[in-house]
Amino acid sequence: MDHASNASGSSEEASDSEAGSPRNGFVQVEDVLRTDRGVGLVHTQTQKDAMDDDRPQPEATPINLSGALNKQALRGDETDSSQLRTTTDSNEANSSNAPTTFNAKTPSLFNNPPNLARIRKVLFECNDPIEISLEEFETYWPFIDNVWVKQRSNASKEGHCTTDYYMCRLRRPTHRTSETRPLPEGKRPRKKRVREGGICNFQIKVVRFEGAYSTVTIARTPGSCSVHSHDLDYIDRVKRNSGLMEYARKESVKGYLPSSIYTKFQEEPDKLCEAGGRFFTVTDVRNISAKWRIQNPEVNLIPHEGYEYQKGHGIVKTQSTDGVNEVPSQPKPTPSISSSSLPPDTLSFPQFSLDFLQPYLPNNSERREFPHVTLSYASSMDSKISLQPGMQTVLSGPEAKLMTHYLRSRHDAILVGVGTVLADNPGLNCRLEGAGGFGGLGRMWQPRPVIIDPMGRWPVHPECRMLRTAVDGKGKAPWVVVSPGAQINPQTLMMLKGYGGDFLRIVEFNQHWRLRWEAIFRALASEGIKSVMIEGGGTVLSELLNPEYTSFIDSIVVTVAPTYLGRGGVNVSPDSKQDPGGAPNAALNPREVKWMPLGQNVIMCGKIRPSARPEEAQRD
Ligand SMILES: NC(=O)C1=CN([C@@H]2O[C@H](COP(=O)(O)OP(=O)(O)OC[C@H]3O[C@@H](n4cnc5c(N)ncnc54)[C@H](OP(=O)(O)O)[C@@H]3O)[C@@H](O)[C@H]2O)C=CC1
Ligand SMILES: Nc1nc(O)c(N)c(N[C@@H]2O[C@H](COP(=O)(O)O)[C@@H](O)[C@H]2O)n1
Repeated sequence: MDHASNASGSSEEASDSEAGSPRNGFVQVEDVLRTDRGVGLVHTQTQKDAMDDDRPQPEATPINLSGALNKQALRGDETDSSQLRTTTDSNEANSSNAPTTFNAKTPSLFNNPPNLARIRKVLFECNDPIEISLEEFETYWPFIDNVWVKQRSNASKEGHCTTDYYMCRLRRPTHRTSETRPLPEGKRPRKKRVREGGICNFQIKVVRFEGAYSTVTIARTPGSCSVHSHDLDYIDRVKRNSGLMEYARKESVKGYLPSSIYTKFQEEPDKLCEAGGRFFTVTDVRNISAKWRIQNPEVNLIPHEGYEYQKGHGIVKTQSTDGVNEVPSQPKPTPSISSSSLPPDTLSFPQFSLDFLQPYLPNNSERREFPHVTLSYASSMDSKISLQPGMQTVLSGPEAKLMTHYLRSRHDAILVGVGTVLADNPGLNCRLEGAGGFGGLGRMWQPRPVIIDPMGRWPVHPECRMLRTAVDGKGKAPWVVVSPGAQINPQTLMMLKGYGGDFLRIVEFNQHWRLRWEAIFRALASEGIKSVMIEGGGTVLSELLNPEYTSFIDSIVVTVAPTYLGRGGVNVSPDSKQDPGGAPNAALNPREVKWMPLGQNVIMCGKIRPSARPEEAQRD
């Protein structure tokens, strides 16, 4: 699929028709076999497996809201209309005998999906693997398809997983066929090279997985360079995207003059730029319009209602268009992903400062062997996190809950033990307004739930919260960490994969036959996870606070509630410790501690990891 070659009428079109050909003379993306790092996804062909076929570069991480979850970043658009032109096109206007005295409001030509400028940038840069719903992909891809030329396509045997490989348009030379002089019989026209190839070696693959929740994952391929050698404007100048051209086509088939269409585009410069149309020309509209006119030669093209051709000025607006006599035949555009109808469980973005958290949060620019790990849970005054095992207990007030969701937005994964999942049936997504599924793009910016379930005790069921959340596009399906002994029924496996989740097998144990956290963290890192927020429960947290593991824990953020839950509650408490003389000693003292009141709670932040591990200190 190369949307651009379908809709575009720009000069690049002829050369783009070969975009889908696997034999286009360029180096194909090599499949790289995964290295076995003590972890294996249980194998069936899914989107995730397809992504694994050529394991992304070590720094690859699924995109989340890290560093971006504020309203400006999620909703703001970066557009610049300074280079927009106006048009006069007397030839076309002269050919018109259109009525010019309507007094009507003509609706916008644009139907840009939310955050288009930002999403175009994300899909251009592909800094990290991007996971979005199929619907989101189909909404946004047409607005960025001008960047890409398809190289080849693979489909799984079952047909529910397709991988398309694309290269940056500037990697391929462009030719134009010379049609100016008559050619001797039997001679084919010579192609003139209009652009050298190899300007940019950026390559991506787009993996579509059709399941209970159909997803598309976009990631750089191993042979790709890490950044384009040019900016997005450069491509927008070279080639129009098909989303933009579709706007023009829709107007053209209504019989409007290209210059009138173009004039109307120019009246909304922000939307035009947002859609990638900074370099849009009246010729682009004419090319699109010409195709329709060939099939409809009898139609006299007209200007839009309220516009007319004026000699020396081109198409100009003649009537106020402030809502009088609205034309019923042209329905108001509705964005395909609406941010106005927020789900009822949406949490408003915290209106209070959370700056105090910053030193304890992951720093995504840091290159690390293991993910940044934050322990974050709510505790009573007597260090209990629930009234009794298997019982969910609310300890966070409304403000602390918002903070927890903010923390979720800043991590790639949320990890809990199976005890917590069985007790709480949690969603483990970020429900702040502006997050994916809550007014923002779907799962792309949601953290990945991870469940430690060595024996596979969690009954995977379509009605459980995490899978419902995934189906609703409000979170990701979980990865379940199992031990080699776990019996995973093939139907369960397929069901979880169908929701976009997976099983990860860990084969390393400590001396107590517990899964080694080092292996778990390494497995997550190898799956692209750069930061993990560990929420519980008691067993998981207590174990991780033991000396064996503290070197893997970066920060702790504890919400303290003004209550005592009593002795029967679930404890968070590491093993006791003695000093070298055998006297009892504190088990662990967090460093750089900060206390911050938040509503009825107090938030305690601290750092755990004593100092950078030597091998990491070198790398950082
Ligand atoms: N207030 C808060 O912030 C929170 C409270 N909670 C509460 O905590 C309670 C649950 O805590 P808890 O019962 O301790 O359960 P956990 O969620 O800690 O899960 C414990 C189980 O996870 C598996 N597991 C964990 N670590 C390992 C490892 N290293 N190797 C192998 N298996 C491992 C084991 O499964 P197996 O038994 O199959 O071997 C273990 O029994 C619930 O009541 C919940 O509401 C939970 C989260 C946050
Ligand atoms: N921060 C915090 N405060 C509390 O009072 C809690 N009970 C918890 N529990 C954790 O949150 C999970 C529920 O998540 P969803 O709201 O369902 O997404 C629960 O499983 C615990 O991990 N946390």
